[in-house]
Amino acid sequence: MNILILGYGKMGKIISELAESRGHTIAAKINIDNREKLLTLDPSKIDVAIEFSQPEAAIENIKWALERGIPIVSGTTGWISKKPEINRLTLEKNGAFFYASNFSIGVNIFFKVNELLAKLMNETKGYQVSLEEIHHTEKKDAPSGTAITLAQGILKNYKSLKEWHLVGEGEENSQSLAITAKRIDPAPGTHIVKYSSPIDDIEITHTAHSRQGFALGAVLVAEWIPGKKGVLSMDDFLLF
Ligand SMILES: NC(=O)C1=CN([C@@H]2O[C@H](COP(=O)(O)OP(=O)(O)OC[C@H]3O[C@@H](n4cnc5c(N)ncnc54)[C@H](O)[C@@H]3O)[C@@H](O)[C@H]2O)C=CC1
Ligand SMILES: O=C(O)C1=N[C@H](C(=O)O)C[C@H](O)C1
Repeated sequence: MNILILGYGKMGKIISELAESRGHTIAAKINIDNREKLLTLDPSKIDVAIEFSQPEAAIENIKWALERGIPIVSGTTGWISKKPEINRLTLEKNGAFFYASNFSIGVNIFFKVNELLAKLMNETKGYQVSLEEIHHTEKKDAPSGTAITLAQGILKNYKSLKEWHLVGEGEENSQSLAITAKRIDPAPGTHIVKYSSPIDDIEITHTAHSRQGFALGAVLVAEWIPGKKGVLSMDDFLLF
């Protein structure tokens, strides 16, 4: 496949190397300072675009691909309140748009375990639930996209909680799930869900040891997406 890389930073570099090692070609590696290169590309020769840029750049990149009929796989976090606009454009253009807050297969298993644990804990009294995420200091958004997905999984199943807040920013109350965001180098991404009581604690943790798992998930989705249409997610890809 011929793959366009939109955002050639820490993730874009690992994804490009991995894609080439799997026999793909890279049409171009686009960054904030060489966007004019996009004008030189023939969209009909690009099979898929993979987008890992920055919160303020994601929408522009995704629209660029959708308007040219190129399937787009995006992992950029921190822009998701604007996703309905992209969903609408995808349907209007009869395109393919895939978003995941985390492409690691391990994290997607962790998401399912988190939902199951929240269902079980919902039947039990006396526990206080909290969420913590730890990432490197270059990360722009907080809480992480993965922490937001975990929070949504908890809120769906743990009925005494109605919303989430970032510790230090949002208002604390007994119906709001507290998310703590820590920035410590070189952490590629750690997420901890904790149910605490005076008697005991139950804690589940996912620790990424590198960015390799995120990159592999994104390349596997890029290999899967040609021919697909609509607004797609890991639930369409993984089928578990
Ligand atoms: N969904 C997932 O599995 C994962 C998501 N991420 C997310 O991916 C994004 C990128 O992460 P990193 O690679 O670590 O960041 P990074 O800061 O190393 O790289 C971002 C790159 O985007 C480029 N960029 C900025 N504006 C652009 C524009 N208008 N057009 C094209 N490129 C532009 C920058 O020049 C930079 O090279 C972040 O939002 C991060 O949270 C990161 C890891 C995994
Ligand atoms: O910025 C990162 O590095 C990561 N971002 C994603 C997120 O916000 O959840 C995924 C992963 O945790 C790494």
